[in-house]
Amino acid sequence: KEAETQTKLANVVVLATGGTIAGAGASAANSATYQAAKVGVEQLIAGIPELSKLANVRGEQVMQIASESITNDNLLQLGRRVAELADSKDVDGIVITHGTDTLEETAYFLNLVEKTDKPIIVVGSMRPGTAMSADGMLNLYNAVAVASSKEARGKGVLVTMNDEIQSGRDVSKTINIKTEAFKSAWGPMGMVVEGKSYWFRLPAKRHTMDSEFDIKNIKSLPDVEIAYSYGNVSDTAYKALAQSGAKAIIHAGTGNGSVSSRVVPSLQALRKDGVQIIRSSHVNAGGFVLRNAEQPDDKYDWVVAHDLNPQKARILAMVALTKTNDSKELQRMFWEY
Ligand SMILES: NC(=O)C[C@H](N)C(=O)O
Repeated sequence: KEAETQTKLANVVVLATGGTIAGAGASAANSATYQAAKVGVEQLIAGIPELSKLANVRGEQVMQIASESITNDNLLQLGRRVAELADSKDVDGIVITHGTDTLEETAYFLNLVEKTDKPIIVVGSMRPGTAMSADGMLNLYNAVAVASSKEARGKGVLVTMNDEIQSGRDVSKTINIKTEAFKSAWGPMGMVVEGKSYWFRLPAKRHTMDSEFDIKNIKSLPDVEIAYSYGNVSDTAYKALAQSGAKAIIHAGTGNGSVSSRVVPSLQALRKDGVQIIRSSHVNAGGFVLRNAEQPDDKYDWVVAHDLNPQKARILAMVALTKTNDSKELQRMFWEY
């Protein structure tokens, strides 16, 4: 009988990359002072015996780092392993434990390049497992629950934090000291409560199976950098980034991606030199940058990131540039993904 239920359960692989969900502090009172990426995947899984009722779970330690230190090579390594597992007949779902600082970037990257409809869930925690009211256990339990459910198929890469199911495309870390940290300007896709998923909406943007990008065809990612805008900003950072070899610069603009009159001439010149200029916004609750609003993008041959925040715009720009350096094509991709 037990063997029967074992075979009926979904097979879920937990790929561990580090982060606070694998963090440890000196005392239970340390919710903010601790070291990330200390606890191994086997210990994380063993800490939640209830997982065995949800799925046949096995773990793999892909890396052990705090997510602020993730590199493009790390992204490619993780993306390739996810693709291998997704191709495997005996894998039904994949969970990635990840630091929260760049979790939204990795989730969006995988959403663009993984050609599978199997659930891929990226999850982290805001407090280390050693802290009082640690959130990692429940977040991971929820991730495995969603990864093992048939309803999660074909919905793109998902993020389970604070009982919510968020689209990996839309979600962003909005505060660094609360467990209610991950938000999307367009709302969560669903809730996961006591191991059961409740769905409310579907993503409208292209992803995974419907994406034109495939991790199997991406050998390396080009250099795309971000320059932050503010009052009294100069063009120093933009010029330095271009000089160091950036193929595209994400303008992390004020308001609707507005550009200071002190910076406009340099960005025009950089575009003439072949650097792609992509206007995004760093407003907190989610930007909404439209073409030719505030700046004549058609005239300058610039691209707008629309609702993608600067760090997500960097991910799409890198992936897009592996296919094209045509600004019109880039703009199409920024509307479609
Ligand atoms: N809460 C966290 O996971 C933060 C940590 N610095 C990380 O991103 O790895």
